[in-house]
Order: sequence, then C-alpha cells, then structure tokens
Amino acid sequence: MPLLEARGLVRTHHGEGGPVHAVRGVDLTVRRGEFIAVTGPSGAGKSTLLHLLGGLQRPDEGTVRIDGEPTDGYTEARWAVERRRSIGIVFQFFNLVSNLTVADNVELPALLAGASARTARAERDKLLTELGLAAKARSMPGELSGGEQQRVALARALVNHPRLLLADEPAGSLDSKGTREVMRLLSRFHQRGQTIVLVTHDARLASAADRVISFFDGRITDDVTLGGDDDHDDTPEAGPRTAGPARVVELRD
Ligand SMILES: Nc1ncnc2c1ncn2[C@@H]1O[C@H](COP(=O)(O)OP(=O)(O)OP(=O)(O)O)[C@@H](O)[C@H]1O
Repeated sequence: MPLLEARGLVRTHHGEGGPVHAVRGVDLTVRRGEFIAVTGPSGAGKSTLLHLLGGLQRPDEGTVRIDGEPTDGYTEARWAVERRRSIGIVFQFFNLVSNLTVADNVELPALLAGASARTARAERDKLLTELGLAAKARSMPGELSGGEQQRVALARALVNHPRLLLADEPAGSLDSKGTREVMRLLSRFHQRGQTIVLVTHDARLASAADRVISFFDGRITDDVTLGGDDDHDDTPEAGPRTAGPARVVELRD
C-alpha cells in the first residue's frame, strides 16, 4: 500500500481577481522511500498541491489517502496530529518560533507529540549535532543565517521521524551555499529511507530527486523516474536504502 495516494484533487482559490484554478485534477501516488520533486513555473499550483497533501488546505474535489486511509473526514485537529507525527513540513521562510531558542524550536513538536522530556531532548540533540547546529542550540532564530535557520526548520520537521517530509521551496530564500547545503541534507535523509516530496521551480534542485513531476497550469504534465530506480519498498518496515552508492548532489553556482 502506498504511503500517500491522491486521487482527483481539485482546488480553486477565490481571490479578489476571481477564481484561480490552482489544481485541476491531480492523481499522485507516493511510495515509501521515494524522493519526488514537483517542479514547474511560478503560479503552476505546486504549493497548493503540497498544501493539499499535508492537509494545510482542503481539496474542493478528490481525496488524499494516507496509508490507505481517506482523510476526507479529518478535522483540523486530526490533521494537526498527522502533521505532528507523520508529516513533517519545511517552508521557504522557515516559520520558526522567533522567541524560542533553536533547541526549543526543535524540541517542541516532540513534546507536543507526547514524547517524554528526556526523549525529546535526546532526539533534538541528535538532530542538532547531525545538522551541524549543536553550537547554536541556545541561539535565537534571528541570530542565525538563512541556511542555518532552514537547517533548524529541517531538524524540527524531522524530530518526530515523520513518514513523509514535505518541502516547499526550502532553498527559495537561500544563497547558493545554503541551497547546496539543504539539498545535500535532503539527499542524505533520503538515502536513509526518508520519503520526501519537494516543491521547487528550480530544475537543478529537482535533479537531486529520483522522480521528477512536472506541473503546469494545475496539472501533472510529466512524471519521470530518474536512473531507472525501482527499489522502493512498500512495506511499513522499509528501512534505509542500501542499494548502490549515495547519490552525490552537486549544485554549481
Ligand atoms: N490563497 C490564495 N488566494 C487566491 N489565489 C491563490 C491563493 N494561493 C494561491 N493562489 C493562486 O493560485 C495559483 C497557484 O499558486 P501556487 O502558489 O500553488 O503556485 P506555485 O506553482 O507554488 O507558484 P510559486 O512557484 O510562485 O510559489 C497562483 O495563480 C496563485 O496566485
């Protein structure tokens, strides 16, 4: 059973300029272990699609199933639980809590999900170390560079070991160094088995994924699995990917 399945998704925004048909009928299956990039021009509807997958917006038509379970009847509170436990999200502008330290930002979702203070601290410290942020644990987000803030956001999104990581233009406000860093980290977590859906307008970033979906005018226009990679495991126990050497992501300025 796929991790996530979207069928017939439609979403129309009603802005001041009239209706905008942002997503016009999308079918998408996300299998465990996949790293999918959704790419396309500005305004194509990529962010709206990601929001529908993470329950941040509701479809006008269609269904999102998580582990086969339809989410149609989910309340906001139920979606919030889902996002805390099984769907981590990173955004372009980090969305960190500005008056909490880096450590507290990362620890908070673990505590909210019911982890003991000890477990939350341990997970937090592990991720901060792994992401090269241990020395910044007591800093406030505003004292960090954009790249560092995005790494904190990534740690926060991953602290509860979500089954799915959604990333909406995570490098969109970073310089080329920060961009390379974020993509390197996404690739590293993917190599360990993390399922990722990345939205980006940047085709270079999309090449870090193993499946690239082109999105245009609210629809999927192409869906390509790169490198003939077909070793995804659909069992819930799917562990880290071990086949082949780690993909090397090189992004030039
Ligand atoms: N809340 C909203 N109200 C009205 N229109 C919206 C809203 N959100 C998005 N839109 C419109 O829907 C269309 C799709 O927007 P969306 O942000 O999903 O595209 P995108 O492909 O992610 O673009 P970008 O790469 O610029 O972020 C755009 O025309 C946008 O202006």
